[in-house]
Amino acid sequence: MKLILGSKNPTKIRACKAVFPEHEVIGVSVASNVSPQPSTDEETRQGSINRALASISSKDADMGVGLEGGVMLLEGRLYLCNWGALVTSNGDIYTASGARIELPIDFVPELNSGKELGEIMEAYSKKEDVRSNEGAVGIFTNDIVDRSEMFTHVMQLLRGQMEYWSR
Ligand SMILES: O=P(O)(O)OP(=O)(O)OP(=O)(O)OC[C@H]1O[C@@H](n2cnc3c(O)ncnc32)[C@H](O)[C@@H]1O
Ligand SMILES: [Mg+2]
Repeated sequence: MKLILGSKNPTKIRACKAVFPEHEVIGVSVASNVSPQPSTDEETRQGSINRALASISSKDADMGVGLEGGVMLLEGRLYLCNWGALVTSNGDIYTASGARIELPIDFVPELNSGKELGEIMEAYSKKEDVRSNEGAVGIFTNDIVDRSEMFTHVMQLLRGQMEYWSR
């Protein structure tokens, strides 16, 4: 079985391979058709669905997966949010959200000025390419949960739902 993931980000590819070890996993660049930095739960979820649909139609595949990171405000606090979507070749769509953790509120003006979280995280942590490594979740959990592990959980939720509903 062939699974196309709508990203070349290594944290997302690793998560897909960990949860579908028996399948061929191929990462391709697709458009999310939402902003580069989604800023609500709704937009982040939609980005994951758009990526999953674009992935499955980009190649002859059995499954398409989209994983999307975003930010959102809740009660005056800023959170990192994460969503995933899996589509099957018969058109079924499964969705799941991942962990949300709090980000520094000082990030809001920078995000509002159009910066992406990936760029803000590099300046904040003085590390390069945080988005392809531990991620914001890794930095702000003291490396207890990294971005790949967080997306692995989302992938488990997606696979589990697909298996349950196609029994
Ligand atoms: O190549 P893609 O798949 O697009 O991977 P990405 O790292 O850009 O990830 P997303 O598009 O899903 O995330 C949207 C934006 O939020 C940033 N982002 C999301 N989660 C992050 C995290 O845990 N650490 C650092 N940046 C993060 C990311 O770099 C983007 O600027
Ligand atoms: Mg991106």
